[in-house]
Amino acid sequence: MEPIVLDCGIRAIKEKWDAALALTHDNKAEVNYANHFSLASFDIIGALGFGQRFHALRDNTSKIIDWVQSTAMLCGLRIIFKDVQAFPARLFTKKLVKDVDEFVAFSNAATERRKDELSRGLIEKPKDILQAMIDAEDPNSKIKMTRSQITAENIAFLLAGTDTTSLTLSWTIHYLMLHPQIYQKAVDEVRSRFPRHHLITYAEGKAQLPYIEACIYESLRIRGVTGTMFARVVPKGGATFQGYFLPGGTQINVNVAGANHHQQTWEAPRRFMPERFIKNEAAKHDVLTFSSGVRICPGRKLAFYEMMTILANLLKDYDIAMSEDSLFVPERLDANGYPMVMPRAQNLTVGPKYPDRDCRILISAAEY
Ligand code: HEM
Repeated sequence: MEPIVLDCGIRAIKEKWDAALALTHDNKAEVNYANHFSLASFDIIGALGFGQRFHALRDNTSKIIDWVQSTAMLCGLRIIFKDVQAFPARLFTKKLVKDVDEFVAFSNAATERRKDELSRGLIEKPKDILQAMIDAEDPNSKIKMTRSQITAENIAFLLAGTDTTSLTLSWTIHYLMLHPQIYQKAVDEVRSRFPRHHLITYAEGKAQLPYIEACIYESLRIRGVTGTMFARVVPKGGATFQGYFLPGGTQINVNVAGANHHQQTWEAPRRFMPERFIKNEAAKHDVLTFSSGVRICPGRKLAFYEMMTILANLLKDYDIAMSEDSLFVPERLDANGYPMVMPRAQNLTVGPKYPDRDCRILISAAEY
């Protein structure tokens, strides 16, 4: 799957940034990284799940983004209204329902087309999520996934795997800009290990860039993008948890941000300090942002493929600085004495509240 991740991710972002630089005379251009990471994440998951390119980053928009947004809104409205197609709910949901119907039809058609092309020998078997689901088989019953199940999973991947990954990358860039020494250390690491025109793959990054990986872990910890509590139900018979007995059926909620900032686990939890993850595998397991146990995020490895290849290559190939009018700079400190962080919007995921204002950076092609 990595070729698709590289093509729709780092290669496409570099194309966009190089095009922005080509329009300037002083090797300096302003870009909005949050916007670009978001569009690229839709292109990646869309390509892996449907076997087609959506070019959201190239075109600054795509039908697939509207579909995903409508689906998320409709899911939310279903909590309020029992029947979203009955009056009065349908006044709000008509367009959303239409979008979701289109989305489902599109996904069903993508599965049918893939099966047809394979059966007629028109294509080699692709290595992507769509193919993995078509081939998947229950080991006991040998039952395969139905077309509707594949569509449902594909929609779940787009809902769960786009914002989460792109927002983590955005927070990482923001924290690096607020901590120039950490930014410089990450840049020095990648530039000392890879030449200018080399495209770093995930395996190369994982093996040779421990500091950049640590920056991603620290970003996942300090500003975990999973905004909700993880809801769980205590099994029948109850359970004793840290000395407290909880009866079966009790709903409990795991506070992710609380765990990621717990003072007994983390030294100076409010401080952005990637060093805490260097030569410390145990600390990586203490970050709860991907959850834990049987419901742990199944897309976490894919997310790291995206985040590592995008971050490592961008830090290698571009010098990055905050926009000159940025409100959040290393010298502006919060009450704890740490650089003040841009405000966040707390929805299903946690992202910048004002990305158009706060996620602009100046880039220039690196020379080294
Ligand atoms: C930085 C990126 C990501 C973060 C922080 C993240 C976080 C999470 C978390 C916390 C959960 C579990 C929620 C719970 O325990 O109730 C979850 C579930 C899930 N994630 Fe991710 N995720 C990320 C990327 C991805 C990607 C790239 C994909 C796939 C394309 C993906 C697909 C899923 C799916 C399908 C589930 C539901 C699994 C289930 O029903 O048990 N995620 N994710």
